Amino acid sequence: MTLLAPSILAADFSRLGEETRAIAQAGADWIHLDVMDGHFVPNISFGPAVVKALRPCTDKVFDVHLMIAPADPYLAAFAEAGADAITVHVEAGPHIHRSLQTIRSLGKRAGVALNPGTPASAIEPLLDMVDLVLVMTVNPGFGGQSFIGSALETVSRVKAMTAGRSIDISVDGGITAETAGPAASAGATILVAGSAAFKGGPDRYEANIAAIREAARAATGRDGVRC
Ligand SMILES: O=C(CO)[C@@H](O)[C@H](O)COP(=O)(O)O
Ligand SMILES: [Fe+2]
Repeated sequence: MTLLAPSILAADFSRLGEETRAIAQAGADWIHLDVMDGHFVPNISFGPAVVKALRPCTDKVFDVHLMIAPADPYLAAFAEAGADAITVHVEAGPHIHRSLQTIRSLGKRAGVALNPGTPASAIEPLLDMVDLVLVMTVNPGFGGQSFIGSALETVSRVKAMTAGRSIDISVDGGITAETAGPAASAGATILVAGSAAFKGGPDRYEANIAAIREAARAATGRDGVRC
């Protein structure tokens, strides 16, 4: 079962509400929201006010990817804004275990993200604390970058490490109809796609999503619907 989570970082920011609604109606399973602080990553996107403003646009899972350091002072604000899952980077600070505890205490799914240069072993002590592991397949900070194939080795390692546990594995960065298959085969259960989902404008969203979903299904034999 592979879910598709379009990243609204690639949407038209002047019409973010309409875009969120359109991509949800086009078949997105989750909505991925990339939060960047200009400190942990060299780009600034948006904060909890935007998440809150978008919340009424859809009832899809809001998958909030925090590329901020420190994250802890803002976790409650994102939970209150309507996040369903909150992912923090293992590289973002010395107290990742505390961040995950806080996310769970807020009643949200707790995610931990790994940059392409971080080994899978970095999250091994955290497995009891996470519902989601996000493996970056680009260096975080920008949409539209090329997929880093070597990160699939990390996906495979995380898959082995999480066997028998109810933990999703998300891949994020450079996911297209070409890279979705290898990512799903390596063990991804959630495919985050920005540029490839939003390319061509609203008339193309359904076809874009269908193409990525079909590539994952062809590679794994699983459809994109999870009960
Ligand atoms: O977290 C990030 C980037 O830091 C991603 O979620 C990107 O927004 C995905 O965009 P594409 O690589 O699919 O264009
Ligand atoms: Fe992301």
